[in-house]
Amino acid sequence: MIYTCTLNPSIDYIVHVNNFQLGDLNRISFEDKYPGGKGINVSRVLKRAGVESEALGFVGGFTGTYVEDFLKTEGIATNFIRVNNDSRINIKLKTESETELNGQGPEITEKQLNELVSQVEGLQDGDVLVLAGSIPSSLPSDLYATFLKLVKEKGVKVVVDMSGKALLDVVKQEPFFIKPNHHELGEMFDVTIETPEEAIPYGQKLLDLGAEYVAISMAGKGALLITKDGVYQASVPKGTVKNSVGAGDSLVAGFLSAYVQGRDVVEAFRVGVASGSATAFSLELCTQEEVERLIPEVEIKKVG
Ligand SMILES: Nc1ncnc2c1ncn2[C@@H]1O[C@H](COP(=O)(O)OP(=O)(O)OP(=O)(O)O)[C@@H](O)[C@H]1O
Ligand SMILES: O=P(O)(O)OC[C@@]1(O)O[C@H](CO)[C@@H](O)[C@@H]1O
Repeated sequence: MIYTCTLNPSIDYIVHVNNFQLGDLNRISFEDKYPGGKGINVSRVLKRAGVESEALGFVGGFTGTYVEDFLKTEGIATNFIRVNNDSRINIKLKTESETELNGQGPEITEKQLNELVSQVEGLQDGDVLVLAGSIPSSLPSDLYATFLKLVKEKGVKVVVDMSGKALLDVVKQEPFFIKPNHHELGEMFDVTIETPEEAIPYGQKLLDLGAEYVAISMAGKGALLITKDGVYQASVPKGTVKNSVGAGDSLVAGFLSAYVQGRDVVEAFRVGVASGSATAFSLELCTQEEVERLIPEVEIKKVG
């Protein structure tokens, strides 16, 4: 079974504003809301690809109930731990550009954390654990590394999508797949990365530190897959970007869906990139139909 873990789920409140004026009253031209949080997005895209998963993490209050109910309506299994305060509402403001305002989220007690630790300890050989999204400030910043240590010897494959230097400690615990974007990769090593050529040596370092597969997404500039057998560069399909929120999560879900269905890693990477682009070209997360349409447009070449 695939388990996605979202420590800080949200309602993503998407608002489109024409001629946004800071400091003025602005009227919203279009609004929508969805359950959010990176692991939750992965579960939703997996479901669309016909792959079951169970969503884990912490939810609280009316916002948490919304998230849980929405996932159930989509037929996604959940096993969330309830916390005392409301799950956060993250604002995704679409003007001429995209601006995100992500909340802090509720505090999580030691008892609630221990419940999640027990769930993680219960994973077994053949399971996949997706750890995606930021770690709330009330939790230890090395929690993902701790989870990896807990399941490493059990044959559980762990996928990690997080930003910040803490990812450096995570890779030492030998995750199966990690997906920093090029900015996040640069932050980890205190460098600026603009091109695939600049990204490759740093992706290689993550592999040397312990990750089995490293995907580096570079938004419209393509993506890289670094493996011990070589480096693969993918082009991205051309299209009009409507919403890039969740594009990275869609790449992770697309890769995973194809991989668990038996495709080799390079083909799974192609599906991942197509899924990321399909989300970027949609108002919401990608549909499977759109992913299928874009798969042939992703060109992959071996560059190292
Ligand atoms: N402008 C674009 N054109 C085509 N595809 C895109 C574009 N932006 C994003 N994508 C697709 O989405 C994937 C992930 O994008 P990106 O590198 O922005 O990830 P991310 O920063 O983790 O995303 P997010 O945090 O917004 O979910 C890319 O590899 C690509 O397939
Ligand atoms: O604050 P975090 O955990 O880093 O990111 C949360 C978030 O921005 O990530 C998802 C898109 O990737 C959204 O659904 C959600 O609002």
